[in-house]
Amino acid sequence: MYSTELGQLAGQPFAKGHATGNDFVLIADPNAEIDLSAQQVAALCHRRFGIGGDGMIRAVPTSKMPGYEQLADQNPDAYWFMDYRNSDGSIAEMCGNGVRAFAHFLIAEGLIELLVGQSFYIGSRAGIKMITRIADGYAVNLGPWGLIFEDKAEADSIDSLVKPRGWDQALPALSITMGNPHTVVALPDGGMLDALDLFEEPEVAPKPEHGTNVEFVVPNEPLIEEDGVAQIKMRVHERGVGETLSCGTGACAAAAAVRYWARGTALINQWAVTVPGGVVGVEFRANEAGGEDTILSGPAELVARGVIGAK
Ligand SMILES: N[C@@H](CCC[C@H](N)C(=O)O)C(=O)O
Repeated sequence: MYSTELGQLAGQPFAKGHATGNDFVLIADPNAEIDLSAQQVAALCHRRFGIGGDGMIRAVPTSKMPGYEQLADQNPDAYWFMDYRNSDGSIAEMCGNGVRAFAHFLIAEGLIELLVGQSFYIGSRAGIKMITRIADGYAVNLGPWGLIFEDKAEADSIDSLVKPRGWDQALPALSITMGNPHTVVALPDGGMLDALDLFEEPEVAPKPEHGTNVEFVVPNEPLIEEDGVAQIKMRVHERGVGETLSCGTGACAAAAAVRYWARGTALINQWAVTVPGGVVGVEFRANEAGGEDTILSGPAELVARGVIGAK
């Protein structure tokens, strides 16, 4: 079935889940016994020869995650670590939709208990994150957003150029970190957004050091609805994956970029980001350190369970 050796993964139970159509293969590794290779991840995430997914998530105790054990000392409540991989097997620092699917998986597996209104912590490559169960899903505090090319962005409000494949013209963009890198491009209308061919990776120059996820965004007209929530539409080409139906950190980066561009007029804190797979919420909230946290919210569900390598 798979084009690679399954090794320790043969016989391993898995769940398949998604968060606004961003889909993942999830496994629990409570004794930290599984050493995932990039080839295994790519084989499992393959849409024809594998289970299929935009990424793979392993739940492992933070105290047993090589290189991240100190997070468990920093916050012993962050018992579980989200070991996230892109579908090509590469490692990414953070996955906003993945965090919600991860929380849902931990509850479904009986690894944590979490009632609506309660919060818990996880470890991740982007540090410790707090997740709250809300009525219709999960809200994760992803921490502060940041400008990747700070000097250039502050001087010009844009810092790079992006050329979708097949286009002659390059478009101005802003690069934002949400723990992982993003480059956001604003388009003038929804027709252009729908027509984009995102099968291939857009050209980005300059590109953040470790590659980037590219978000194309169209602000609604008017941007702010009567309820005070700003509305934008987004499509994304993800690093290590390709076009996906949703990207949580991408939605936060897109809202942060449009908010940054509009900062002269109003500082809007509540955003609704429509992606092909649904709608996610983004909130910017002042934190105790005098900075600003980014809170992503939206649904997550599991759709199947199985055993890897079952014949
Ligand atoms: N889909 C994710 C982001 C996953 C990681 C990304 N492809 C990267 O390489 O940074 C999300 O929901 O945030």
